[in-house]
Amino acid sequence: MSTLVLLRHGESEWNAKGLFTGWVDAGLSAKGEEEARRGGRLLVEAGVRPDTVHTSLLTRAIQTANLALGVADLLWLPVTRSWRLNERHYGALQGKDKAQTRAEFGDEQFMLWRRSYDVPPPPIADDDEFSQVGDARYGHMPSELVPRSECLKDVVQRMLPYWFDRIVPDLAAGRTVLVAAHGNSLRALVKHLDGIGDDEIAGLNIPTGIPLVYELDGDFHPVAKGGRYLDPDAAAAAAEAVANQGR
Ligand SMILES: O=C(O)[C@@H](CO)OP(=O)(O)O
Repeated sequence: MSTLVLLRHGESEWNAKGLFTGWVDAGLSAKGEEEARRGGRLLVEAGVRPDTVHTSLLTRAIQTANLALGVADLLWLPVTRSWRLNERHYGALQGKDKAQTRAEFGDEQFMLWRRSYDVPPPPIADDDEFSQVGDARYGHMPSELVPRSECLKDVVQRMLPYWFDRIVPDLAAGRTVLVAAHGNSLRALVKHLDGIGDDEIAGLNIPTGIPLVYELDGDFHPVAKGGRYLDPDAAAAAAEAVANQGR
């Protein structure tokens, strides 16, 4: 048995403004910072103590991990970061207002871009102000590996190697692992863990700042499907709010 804790970053400045964010490096809002601290308190209260941490390369996930770990007096834990845990790249939608996009393109197209498994938004131009081409944090990657747009299927494909090669070995060594990441990279991981179908995953939304704890068996499969949120009522309400963004 091993324990995995998934933590979506707290509310970002761009979540608060209702903008498609993806790989744009929006920081946490004041509310998001408080959500992250509360996430840390929930871990302490539940007696869940991570031994090691994995985050994306995006500031909002890193800030969230640091704030939660600070509350738990665990800022000293080893941390590994990877672009493979980044949010889904939202292509040409990055920087666009969700409600305006829905009004302009209609509900069906909006939901296809937002929640379909295999339809990516149009690609972002390399010279777009919200493109990540040339961003120093991806300087170690060949430019062609930096996405210009991703659907959830693309995220599953680029996230799973990190799961198997970097996270599973920590779990196999008996460590409790905290993964601080994003709505869609965590949806990709939960899809894998819970064996959720390509259509069914559209209905799964992950709330900001509430730890989701999975106990895993010897094959790194969940003992209980869906894991357990440390504040289930708040998680259900917040997931509903995520589902309704842009409305
Ligand atoms: O904008 C984004 O990058 C994501 C997460 O905030 O949004 P959505 O929930 O619409 O996929």
